[in-house]
Amino acid sequence: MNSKIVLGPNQYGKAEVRLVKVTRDTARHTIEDLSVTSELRGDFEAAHLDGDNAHVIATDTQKNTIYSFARDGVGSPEEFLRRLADHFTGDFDWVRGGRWSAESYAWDRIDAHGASHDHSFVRNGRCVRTATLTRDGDRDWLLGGVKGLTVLKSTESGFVGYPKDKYTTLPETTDRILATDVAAKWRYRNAGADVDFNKTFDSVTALLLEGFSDGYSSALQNTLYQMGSKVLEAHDSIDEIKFSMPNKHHFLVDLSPFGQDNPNEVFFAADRPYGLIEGTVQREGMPPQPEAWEGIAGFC
Ligand SMILES: O=c1[nH]c(=O)c2[nH]c(=O)[nH]c2[nH]1
Repeated sequence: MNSKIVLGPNQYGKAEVRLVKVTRDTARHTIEDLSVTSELRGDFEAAHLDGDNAHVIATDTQKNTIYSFARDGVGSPEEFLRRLADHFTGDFDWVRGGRWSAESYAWDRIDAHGASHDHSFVRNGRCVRTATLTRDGDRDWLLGGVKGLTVLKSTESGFVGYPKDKYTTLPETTDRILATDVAAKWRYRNAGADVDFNKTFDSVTALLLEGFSDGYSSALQNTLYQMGSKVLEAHDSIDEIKFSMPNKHHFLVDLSPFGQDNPNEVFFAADRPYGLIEGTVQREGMPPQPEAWEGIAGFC
């Protein structure tokens, strides 16, 4: 074949910049703990084709920018990412966009001697908060998210009515354990909106937990939809929410060899294989925004 070879889509930056910001204006300190990734898109053809780095803002510089911006505070991951995007696309005219993302890790104050401590914290490992801002020219897409939110309900879950063929061995059940690690990302309708992102994150995770717990689950798919609906009903600023959730199977152990019954009390928690349930809950009629999700692994 004698076709011409050209450069395709590309982006580059610094990944997983670990950043801890202590705010110590008073004796009662606060901490913000993040892992930030900056990836630039734009005119980087000369770097790839000719070895000319005149447009290449060093990944080391991107890392330094993240730390320098943190000196003025983080605020919320979403707002921090917007500041970074504005800087890189504003100061360098060949940077036409990019993707800036963050994970953040919560710390709770330690309760010591009946009072919450001013400057001692315990990591809250309940989940990891995520945020992603994608920019292309004058268009922005903003995602909030959560991952690793591990939940389990010990009853009020079943799975019946599925097709049976010669390969089907799974018995129907109306009482099983339902367990998953919730990973969800939600898209704000207006990426530039003046939303209280920290408050929204707390509210969305609370609604996800409520949606998981409420009522009887006839499948994880059914629970996914219930969780997503709750979020969209409560938050007009959010247009869609995507989930990726493993069905963490718990198998009843056969205790009959030991002369014992097992009325749904003793389980083997299998780690693999696992069902993998992914889905989107969205507002009807809203235009799809594929750019928001491009290159985001694990969500359909
Ligand atoms: O909630 C479930 N959804 C499924 O699609 C499925 N498939 C399966 O074997 N068990 C389950 N459970």
